[in-house]
Amino acid sequence: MSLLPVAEAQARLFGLAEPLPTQTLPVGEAVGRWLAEDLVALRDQPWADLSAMDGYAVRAGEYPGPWRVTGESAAGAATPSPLAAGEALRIFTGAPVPPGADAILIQENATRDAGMLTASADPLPAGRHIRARASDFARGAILLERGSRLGAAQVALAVLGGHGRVPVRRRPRVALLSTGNELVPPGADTPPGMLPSSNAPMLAALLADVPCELMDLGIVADDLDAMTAAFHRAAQADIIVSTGGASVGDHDLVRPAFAAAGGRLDFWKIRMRPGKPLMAGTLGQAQFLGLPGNPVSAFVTGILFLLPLVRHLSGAAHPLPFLIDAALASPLPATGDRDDYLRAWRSAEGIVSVTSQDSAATAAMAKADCLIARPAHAPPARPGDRVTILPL
Ligand SMILES: Nc1nc2c(c(=O)[nH]1)N[C@H]1C(S)=C(S)[C@@H](COP(=O)(O)OP(=O)(O)OC[C@H]3O[C@@H](n4cnc5c(N)ncnc54)[C@H](O)[C@@H]3O)O[C@H]1N2
Ligand code: MOO
Repeated sequence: MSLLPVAEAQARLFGLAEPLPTQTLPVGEAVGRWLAEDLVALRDQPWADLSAMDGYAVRAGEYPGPWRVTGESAAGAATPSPLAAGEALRIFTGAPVPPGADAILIQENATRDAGMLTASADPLPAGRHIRARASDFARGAILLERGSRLGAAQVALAVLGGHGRVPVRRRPRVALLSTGNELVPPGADTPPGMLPSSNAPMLAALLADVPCELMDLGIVADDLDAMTAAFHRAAQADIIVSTGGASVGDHDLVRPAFAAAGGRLDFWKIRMRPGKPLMAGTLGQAQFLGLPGNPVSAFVTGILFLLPLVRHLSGAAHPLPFLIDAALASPLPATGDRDDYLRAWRSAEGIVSVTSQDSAATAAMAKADCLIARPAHAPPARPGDRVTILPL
């Protein structure tokens, strides 16, 4: 079986299932999700010409006064009656400007003597300190496009646009399955031959950034029946993720167990380092990702395949990791016949790759805050050369 290029594998993975069904949630419960439809403004913002400052609404052409103060406009009130020549209206931040007024004289620049007002200091151009009706957005405008993510700023916009509830995709249910006879749960004793299982907690930590429902199915022995049964239990999830047992050794039983449970494999083996043995397929309604067991390989494939899959099922317009261009601060060797995803960190001088790129080197991995993505058959790179990085 020849090795599949990363981009092709990601596209095939997304092709295996459509985004999950839509649900409508209170805005506050939809934080971190992706919109299932365009969000259209239900109101003008601001709803009228509003004062941006505390002071007086006047006609700028009458500067520097004197004006006769005829009343007041405060936030929460409807539009006041029109301002006649020579008149001023006391006004506060967020209050509607009366028709006829075209500037706000801030109170620091005003001299008030009983009912009369004059201006001091700077000239007053028309429009000063007035936020025009619908200058932020107009009713009917598309505020947020389908597939965009709801963060804090988008929540503010949706609410000001008049929305209390928003359409998003149902959260994916993700089942995690750690395979290996050598594994014990985190914190448990490790007699000779045994190893704490770090992949599921690591993947759960990656997934903490995207809304999903986690089902940790625990550690499964390298035994065909036990693994097959675990796949049956996992089949109710939207995404099944296994780690380990993905390669070609005698104890690598994930593929046969997946098949025995009724799974259909779509691809296996990717042209990437680390992560070559990654596989994907479907089991009933669930999508399956079989990640390699090496902790670094599981981490890198989690970032390049699992998170994008969760985002795809969640309706994200851009499910793939965000890549940027950066300058290298340390040299890199030529790449081999797979694309390299090197663990690296961002120094003031540029990108520095961590000392060990072994797929079991977790101490080095934990120093990284980005991955350098390099294509197969790339020549050695020198400090100052540009590379593509994926911030972590
Ligand atoms: N003859 C070949 N051997 C290997 C190949 C190959 O192409 N031909 N590929 C290598 C590559 S690349 C990788 S990556 C590994 C992946 O193998 P598996 O997915 O089958 O993983 P395991 O053998 O089960 O485990 C590898 C390693 O990782 C440790 N591990 C597993 N699960 C966990 C966990 N949950 N937490 C922490 N550590 C875990 C496990 O103990 C092993 O040390 O295969 C190469 N071999
Ligand atoms: O692909 Mo493996 O992850 O190179 O060590």
